[in-house]
Amino acid sequence: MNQLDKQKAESSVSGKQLQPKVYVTKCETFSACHRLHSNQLSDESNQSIFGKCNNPNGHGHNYKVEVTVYGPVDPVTGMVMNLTDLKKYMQLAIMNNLDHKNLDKDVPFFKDVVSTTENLAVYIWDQLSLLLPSPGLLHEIKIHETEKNIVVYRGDHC
Ligand SMILES: Nc1nc2c(c(=O)[nH]1)N=C([C@H](O)[C@H](O)COP(=O)(O)OP(=O)(O)OP(=O)(O)O)CN2
Ligand SMILES: [Zn+2]
Repeated sequence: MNQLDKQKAESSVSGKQLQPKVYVTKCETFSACHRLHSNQLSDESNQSIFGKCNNPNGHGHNYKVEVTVYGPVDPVTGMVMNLTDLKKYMQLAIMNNLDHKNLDKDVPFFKDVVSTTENLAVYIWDQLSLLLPSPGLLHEIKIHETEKNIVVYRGDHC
């Protein structure tokens, strides 16, 4: 008996219906400018670590964000989550807060936090977690800072 048959046998005994779990992703793009600079470092160290990205004039990106939720497919709606609802949450958590913003000056989270793409992914995760209807739904934030620079956050801590 394979794993699926075993699960089916167990569920028929317990009377519980097996529900498939699926990953659902929605993408959005936003434009923002920033400067890589740490308040905890000297100007010399900032320059040495961040190089051209520490230029006081800053620089911009067209960020692409992929938000993935994961959960059981509701047998009635056929959805893990309505993508129209996810769009609304992404508008509130991402677009309203970040699009056409200076990350370092306009977003309080980055006052003392370096506006790397890693920290941006953490910020988006935290903001979306506050809005989503169920805490375990959010699976992954993937940000394409450029075509070559991509960051993934799944809510892990150490
Ligand atoms: N770990 C991280 N490193 C860097 C980040 C970051 O968010 N996390 N960000 C930057 C800069 O913001 C910059 O925008 C990207 O730098 P870089 O990759 O050097 O940019 P280029 O477009 O010039 O790179 P190419 O891949 O050579 O085109 C830096 N580091
Ligand atoms: Zn940058």
